[in-house]
Amino acid sequence: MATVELYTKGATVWIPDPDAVWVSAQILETYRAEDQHLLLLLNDGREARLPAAAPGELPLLGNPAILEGANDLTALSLLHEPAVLHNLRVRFLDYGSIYTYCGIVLVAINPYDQLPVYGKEVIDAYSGQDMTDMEPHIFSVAEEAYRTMTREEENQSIVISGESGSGKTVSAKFTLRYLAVVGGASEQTSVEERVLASNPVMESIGNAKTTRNDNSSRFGKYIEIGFGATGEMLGANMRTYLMEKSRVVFQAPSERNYHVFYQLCASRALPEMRALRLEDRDMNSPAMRRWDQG
Ligand SMILES: Nc1ncnc2c1ncn2[C@@H]1O[C@H](COP(=O)(O)OP(=O)(O)OP(=O)(O)O)[C@@H](O)[C@H]1O
Repeated sequence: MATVELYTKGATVWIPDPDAVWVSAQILETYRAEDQHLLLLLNDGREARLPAAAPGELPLLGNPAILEGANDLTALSLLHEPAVLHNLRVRFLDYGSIYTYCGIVLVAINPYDQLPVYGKEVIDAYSGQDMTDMEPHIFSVAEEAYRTMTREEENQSIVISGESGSGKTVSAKFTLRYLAVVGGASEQTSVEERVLASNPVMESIGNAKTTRNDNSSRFGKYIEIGFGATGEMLGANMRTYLMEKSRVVFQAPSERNYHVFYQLCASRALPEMRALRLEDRDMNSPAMRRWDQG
């Protein structure tokens, strides 16, 4: 329910927009309950009268400018869709940050670019630090889990969720790298190397090109990492589930089958592949195309 008293001259509101999703506008005249409209100054300099016969029709209010770019969404006075999107946008475009806290949850934006924020020096900077003292980062989530585990001797879980192509796999890899570095000496790093080395094999069999992600994981993954009494990484286990089996026999237009099929065909001349007799096959024959309809 809108608080009518807050719709004063100079305050900002969010208006739905078919192209930009939300645009902000400034209130030009303080709204009174008997008014039938709200007089606004739009971003492009035009004035507009927004019908608002009842307080329930008033648009969503903007946050005070001082809160713009807050590194924790829970610090915003008003937490609605345009406020969240605007704050994430400001942090990404103006501050160059893809990460924002929402309490203990970390929101990450996929930059589709290699950012210089995952090096050893960044890991060292986050190691041993409290989450609340540090700028939002996937490393601070990993550090929080690691510290809580060693301090309270309790198992910890990090859940990474998001739509296809949002960066879950990449985030999981950085989390793993962080835990391996803070979890011990060079000996343990080889554990991380072994876990990371399993990725190309897992991705070959379980990943495929989709319209949303060229390397989309078509299965769920549960990675369990074991630590010793002093917090050193001992090993890791991976459990997979819910694989998209139907992709083997059918792919939507512009999508592909699992990488492994193309890799097998591309390497069919190698001596170790001879036993599969792929060389004898006509790759364009109807039989061979049956598994690749994309
Ligand atoms: N933090 C990041 N820095 C740079 N690039 C990133 C980052 N996160 C994601 N990307 C880019 O986005 C692509 C898609 O990310 P990723 O494969 O992790 O998505 P996903 O959420 O696991 O997708 P799916 O559910 O389809 O498997 C990556 O291949 C990478 O190019």
